[in-house]
This record gives sequence, C-alpha cells and structure tokens, in this order.
Amino acid sequence: MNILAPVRRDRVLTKLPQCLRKEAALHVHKDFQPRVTCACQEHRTGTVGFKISKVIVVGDLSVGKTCLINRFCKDTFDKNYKATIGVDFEMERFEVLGVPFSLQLWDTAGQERFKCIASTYYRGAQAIIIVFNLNDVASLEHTKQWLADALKENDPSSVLLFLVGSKKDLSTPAQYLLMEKDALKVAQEMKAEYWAVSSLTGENVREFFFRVAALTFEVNVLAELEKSGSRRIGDVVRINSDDSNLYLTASKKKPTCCP
Ligand SMILES: Nc1nc2c(ncn2[C@@H]2O[C@H](COP(=O)(O)OP(=O)(O)OP(=O)(O)O)[C@@H](O)[C@H]2O)c(=O)[nH]1
Ligand SMILES: [Mg+2]
Repeated sequence: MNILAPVRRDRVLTKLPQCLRKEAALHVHKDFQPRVTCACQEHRTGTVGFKISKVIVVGDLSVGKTCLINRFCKDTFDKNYKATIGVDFEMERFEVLGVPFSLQLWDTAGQERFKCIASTYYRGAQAIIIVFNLNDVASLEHTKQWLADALKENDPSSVLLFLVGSKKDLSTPAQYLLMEKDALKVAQEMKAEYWAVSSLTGENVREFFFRVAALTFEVNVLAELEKSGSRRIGDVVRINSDDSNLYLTASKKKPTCCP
C-alpha cells in the first residue's frame, strides 16, 4: 500500500529539462539517455522509485538559499532576512518518466557561527547546489571554499554540482552579463552546471529544480542498471570526459532494448 500522497501534477517530468547555458552544463543531451527511458518503460528501475536523494544547498550568508528553496517548495518569498540556524530541509516528490522520485533539499546556514553544525549534514549528498549572489562578486569567489568543504564529506566523482547565481532581479542586464562571464568560468573549473535565478520573481527557479531532479534521477537509474548487470562493460558514466562540452557523459552506443 502506498501511504504517500500522490505526486503533484506540476511535479511530473516527461522530458529532460534543458540546461541554461551550454558552456557550463553537466550534459547537453536533448533527452534522457535511451537506456534510461527504456528502463522506465519496462519498469526496470529497481529501488529508484523508493529512494530519497539528498541534495545540499550551501553558500555565503544571505545569498538567498532559503528563499530559493521556499520559492520552489512553497511558492512563497519573504523579503525579510531570517538566518538559517544549522540546517532545515524540505522534501519534494516528483514523477520522472512515470517513476516516483524524491529529493530531500537540505538548506544549510551560511553564517560562520552555524557552519560547523551545518557541515555535519553534508554527508551522503547526491547533488550539491552552491549559491552565490549575482550582485556580490565576493560571494562568487567564496563558492570554491564552499565546494571544497562539501566535497570533504562526499565522493567528488559521483556527486552532481550546480553553481547558482541568485537575486537576478537586482542586476541590470549589463551587470548581469559581466557577472555571468566570471560565473561561467568558475562553473567550468568546478565542473558544475550554471544557473541564474530570482526567488523574488521566480525566474528559472522551477526550471532549475526540475533539472536537478531529472539529472539526479538519471544518475540513479544508470547506477541501478549497472548494479543489476543489465548494462554492458564499458557503458559507464564518466566524469572528466574527453568531450570538452560535457562534464558527465555516457557511452553513445545504442541500447539493445529499444530501437
Ligand atoms: N531581491 C531579491 N532578494 C532576495 C532574493 N533571494 C533572497 N533575497 C533576500 O535576501 C535575504 C537573504 O535571503 P535568505 O534566503 O534568507 O538567505 P540565506 O542564504 O538562506 O541566508 P543564511 O540562512 O544566513 O545562510 C532576504 O532578505 C531575502 O528576501 C531574490 O531573488 N531577489
Ligand atoms: Mg537560510
């Protein structure tokens, strides 16, 4: 018996959401990998439908981590700053290619004095979202340290990274473009996917979290296929691929199950 509430209709993904900028994307495939689609159609996704994937959100104080999560999960925005003390989390349920999939979004404190509490929750993340303020270059510079700290507790070869510029509504188009240039460079160095959002207007917030859900789901299904032995040797997810455009690629061999 399924005791969970049904997935909200606006959390149903039937297609792979696209990246924001091809220059800094985890991959640029137009759709889910054929073997992932195929496994979902044939109900060969094993435990993926029962799993909860942990996603941690880190970054300087007041960059807008809590507002970003609240805009997506509750569709609210609070203009008053209330520092997160330690950590908080929200659960979001999706349905991806017909398979239930849950993300646990961990909102961590950016304030130095709460950082040691927050960092005890970094472990076991499947995705790390590093947030900076598009109007504060220092917060972009600090993202490297946030990433280093988060990676101490996680496996750098399997975790998905996202670099997110916040408060887009506060920059003029010219200011934004200047900042984006630097941010794309940082994202490429980190092998992170770059996004720019506004929690005030909602710009790109839903698109971003859908992308996080879809890519995390894809990695989980691929891992499940590998575990169940239905994937061939050599057909693996690679980090640091030769293809300079992609951080995360998989073999382009055709699957045997679907045409
Ligand atoms: N204009 C604008 N303000 C924002 C946006 N996102 C957040 N803010 C404001 O920035 C301030 C800090 O936002 P929070 O989400 O609390 O920041 P935080 O990163 O969670 O901060 P800590 O919990 O201390 O780490 C608040 O006053 C928000 O209203 C945005 O997209 N646009
Ligand atoms: Mg907060």
